[in-house]
Amino acid sequence: MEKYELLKDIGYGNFGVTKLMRNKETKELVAAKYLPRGETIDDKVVREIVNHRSLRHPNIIQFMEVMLTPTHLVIVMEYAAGGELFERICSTGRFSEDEARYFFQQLICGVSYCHQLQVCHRDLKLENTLLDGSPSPKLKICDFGYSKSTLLHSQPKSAVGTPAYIAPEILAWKEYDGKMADVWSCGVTLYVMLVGAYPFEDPNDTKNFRKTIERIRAVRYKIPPHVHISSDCKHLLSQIFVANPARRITMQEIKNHIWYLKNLPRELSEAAQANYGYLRDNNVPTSSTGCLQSVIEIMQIVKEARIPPPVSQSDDEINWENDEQEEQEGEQDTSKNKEEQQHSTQKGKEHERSAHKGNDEQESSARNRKEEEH
Ligand SMILES: Nc1ncnc2c1ncn2[C@@H]1O[C@H](COP(=O)(O)OP(=O)(O)OP(=O)(O)O)[C@@H](O)[C@H]1O
Repeated sequence: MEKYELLKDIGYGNFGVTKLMRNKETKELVAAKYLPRGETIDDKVVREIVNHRSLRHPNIIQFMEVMLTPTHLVIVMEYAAGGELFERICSTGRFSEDEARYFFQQLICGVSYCHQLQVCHRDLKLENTLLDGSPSPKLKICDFGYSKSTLLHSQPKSAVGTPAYIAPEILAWKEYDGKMADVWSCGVTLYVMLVGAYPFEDPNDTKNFRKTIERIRAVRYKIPPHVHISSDCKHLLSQIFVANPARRITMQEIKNHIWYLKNLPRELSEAAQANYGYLRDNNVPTSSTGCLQSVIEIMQIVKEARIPPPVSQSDDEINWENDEQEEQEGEQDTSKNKEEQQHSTQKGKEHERSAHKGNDEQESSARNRKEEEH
């Protein structure tokens, strides 16, 4: 990791920490996800890396490389300075229809591109859609931990994802079409942007998962009377929230829907997006793809990362080449358990902070839901 200098911790996931780092030579900022070596590096991580590596699109966080430290496997990727779309909703309560459409169009382009490359994401939600730091923010899909490639993997049948976003067919515990489940999750994302609450949650009983599941199965949702949504938008939602995936609107049909097409930026038009729909050769590392490592190289690094580090080594031994930061690291990353504790406290603090940002009842419903997931 000598190539990068540490700037700060961005946040904690279930298994590790993501750090903001800077390429010493190019000065480019990157996000580096640190996963402890050993048993954490399971097939899910391999899938995340291989699928993410195969994608290159403006609405997807760019995978860059994987590296090994004495204690961690590090996934280096594009840094999204604008944070999670979720936080933006928490601070504003909900979006106007135009603003929601602006983000939804980008979400659909990113997801549609993944589907063209036969990758379904399976955990689409506002927390997995980041924003770059520009004044007209670009949406960037991240976290391919649950992704599946229909070229490389079997048809999905496990119930993965986040309850509020999960499609009814996933609850049936049978094989399902991951792409159509992604369409449903895009619909939930759109609803949350517009309403500031989850469509299938009882606003008076947000923590009751059983009720949420029942409502998903029955496709029971409504638009609260105080939220004005155009009939075109309601129509699109009604086409997405269809229990039978065979009857649900497809990604292509969404892209032809009148509500989606309104104010569609030129770069998101079908013609412009056609440039992205090609499969990358897994074994050709090329700078034009954003990733300099071939899948073979990556697999070798991952294989090594599966071997636990010698007991004597700790994160303190990572050479950050910055004494002050090294001290912070020593304090912060001495064990996975400690990391997990910090994860929960940090998330708690983050949400405490965001709780002060808005007082919309719907917003608090969305926020509570996220706390529940963690
Ligand atoms: N490329 C990135 N740019 C900016 N922030 C990022 C980037 N990737 C992740 N983050 C942020 O870093 C934090 C940790 O992310 P990470 O993906 O490890 O965890 P998570 O998505 O919360 O949980 P999980 O372990 O289930 O994936 C989150 O707050 C996330 O928004």
